[in-house]
Amino acid sequence: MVIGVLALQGSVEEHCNIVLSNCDKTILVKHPSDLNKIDALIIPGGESTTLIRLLKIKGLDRALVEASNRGLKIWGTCAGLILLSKKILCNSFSPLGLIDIVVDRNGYGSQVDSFETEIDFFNNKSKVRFIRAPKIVELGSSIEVLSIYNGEPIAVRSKNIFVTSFHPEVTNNDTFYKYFKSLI
Ligand SMILES: NC(=O)CC[C@H](N)C(=O)O
Repeated sequence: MVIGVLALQGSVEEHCNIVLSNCDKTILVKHPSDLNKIDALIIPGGESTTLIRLLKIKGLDRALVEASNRGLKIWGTCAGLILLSKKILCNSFSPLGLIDIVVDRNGYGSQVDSFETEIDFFNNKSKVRFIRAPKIVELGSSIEVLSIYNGEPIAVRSKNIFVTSFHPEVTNNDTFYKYFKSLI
């Protein structure tokens, strides 16, 4: 299994470490042609306005939409979720629109409001961190909700796209990676 990690900005290394510790191969995805070498892609957290700018410069925005239409499994965490969404409140930029959710970019607060907590995922408790995390404020009818925190959806899926509001990789938690792999 070869898992690509989008490597333009953000918590790239931490995701690669989780892939490697599960005995899978990883490729740093920096160019459209890298998408042909992978079985699935992780888009890490970071800064979504920077990431969308870099995606456009590299032509990766269109390439990602095409790859998703071909069925590539994509997991977006935090800023990755924002990029994959259909719409962002306040329209700071147009995201890729690959999953039918509307997001509030810093809905869980700013950097100083970051927190670590345990959440439920398929009846298991998992420790995760919310860092300037996006809140999912609207869900399309095709969306499957996989985890809820304080009454709000924080992990959802539709077809080949899986998104999580939080960072699982900074607490060295591979529960979500294992779930993602089960989709491939
Ligand atoms: N930890 C994160 O990825 C934060 C994302 C941030 N809210 C943004 O808009 O980019």
